[in-house]
Amino acid sequence: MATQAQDIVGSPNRLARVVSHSLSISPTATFHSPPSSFGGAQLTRTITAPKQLKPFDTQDIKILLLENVNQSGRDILAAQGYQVEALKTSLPEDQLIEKIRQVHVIGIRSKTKLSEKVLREAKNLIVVGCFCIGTNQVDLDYAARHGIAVFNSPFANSRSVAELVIAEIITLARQLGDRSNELHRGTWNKVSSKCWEIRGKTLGIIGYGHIGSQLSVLAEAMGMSVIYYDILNLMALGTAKQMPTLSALLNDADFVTCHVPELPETKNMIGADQFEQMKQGSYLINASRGTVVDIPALINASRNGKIAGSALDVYPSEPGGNGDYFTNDLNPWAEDLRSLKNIILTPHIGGSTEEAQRAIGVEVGEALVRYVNSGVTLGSVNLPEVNLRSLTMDEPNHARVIYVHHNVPGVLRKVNEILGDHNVDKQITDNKGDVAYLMADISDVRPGQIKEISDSLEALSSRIMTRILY
Ligand SMILES: NC(=O)c1ccc[n+]([C@@H]2O[C@H](COP(=O)([O-])OP(=O)(O)OC[C@H]3O[C@@H](n4cnc5c(N)ncnc54)[C@H](O)[C@@H]3O)[C@@H](O)[C@H]2O)c1
Ligand SMILES: O=C(O)CC[C@@H](O)C(=O)O
Repeated sequence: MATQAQDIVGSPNRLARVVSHSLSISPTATFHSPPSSFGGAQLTRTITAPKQLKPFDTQDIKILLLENVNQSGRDILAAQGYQVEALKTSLPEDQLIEKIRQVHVIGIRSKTKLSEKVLREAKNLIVVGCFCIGTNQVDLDYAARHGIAVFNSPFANSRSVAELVIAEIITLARQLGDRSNELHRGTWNKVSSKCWEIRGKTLGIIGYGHIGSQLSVLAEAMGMSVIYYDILNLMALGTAKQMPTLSALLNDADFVTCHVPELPETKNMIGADQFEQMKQGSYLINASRGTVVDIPALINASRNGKIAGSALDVYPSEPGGNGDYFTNDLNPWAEDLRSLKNIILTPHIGGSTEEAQRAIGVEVGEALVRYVNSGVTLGSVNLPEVNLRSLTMDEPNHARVIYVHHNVPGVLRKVNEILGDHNVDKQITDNKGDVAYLMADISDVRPGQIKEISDSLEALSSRIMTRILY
């Protein structure tokens, strides 16, 4: 990071100031002016324009976006003057490593694995944007320990997933997939045997978070009874009922649907033992992560009639891009799975709607801009959440010092010794586990002094990453 400070000092253009619009945290949040009766003339005060800080020349920020990130996100990043390269697919590991070496920011969705091996090569990377809910594809701990912030969009696609699951419940209950496929092949097969209404049936939701709870409301509106299981004690919506154990849920549900994150504890959470405990002729849906259901066990339970139908949107191994094949080369049981009756197989599209992707693009795009330009970590999933009000155009010779460091005693004293020759206008620090994040705005800084400050901070043994914005 010392080279960044040299860069800052090196070019007179880097002093350019741009007035930015204020950034909202939620893509859907709207700002309403208070009515004119609020305060009126007595409350008139001068509002100074916020100053947008830049770490480098704007064109120096290099961003790689993979997996067809929505145009809304690309536009927000390109509007900052960053260099944005957007690819439609994920990349094989060797190509990813090659590319990630050059970029300051990477935007991904669920497919790109940012493992320790990949991140170790990412010497310039300061931030990762997951344009999705899940962050299991990133080694969050390694990223935090190297000062790389990670952001996601925690609920912008939750509704889309819940709606997909509702569609699947009816599709499975009526065997619509099979009837449609038969007629596509020219066969008329008008049956009612083992086709059901969903009214009065019991939906068992495993994981009652953003998606599970949204689904609960929709399912009740369609006349289903809802039970759920979660490791947390969560308030039931409507007349839903929390079950004390997973077994209790499996014993009672006609439809079981999984909405838990990928964790060691959720790996193969639904396997042979759990299928055993499910009702005869019940249904299983998984739109969470591919590791949650033991698929060979599902194939057995479907073949022996225990499970009357299933819908899968996620798989332990997923193809890299559209047009790729879903065969035994990818998952050894793929062809057995494809041959089952009354099974809906979708290519990880739970969150793939125009609404969700646009909102995610805006939310993650803005979080990345905020982090790159101002160092604000609000919404980060792996660093402490730290916010400091924007510098304004009335504060022309101020600089913002960001120091990510090991959370050990004595660091603040050393940092303040280094900043001691300047007026520290405001300072904030917080930690998450072993990593601490400090932001300080200092005044009366000449460009030449920025390098000195940066070098001194970089020399401290506690240092993880130093950035100075001005
Ligand atoms: N198919 C898709 O396109 C798609 C889209 C969005 C999210 N997802 C996946 O769905 C998952 C759930 O999303 P969400 O937004 O509802 O997450 P969330 O964090 O809001 O809710 C997850 C819930 O699972 C519970 N949980 C965690 N471990 C558990 C366990 N062992 N047993 C029971 N409950 C447990 C948590 O307490 C929490 O209430 C995400 O992690 C993501 O992997 C998939
Ligand atoms: O869009 C994606 O690739 C991931 C969708 C979903 O699994 C998520 O985690 O939000």
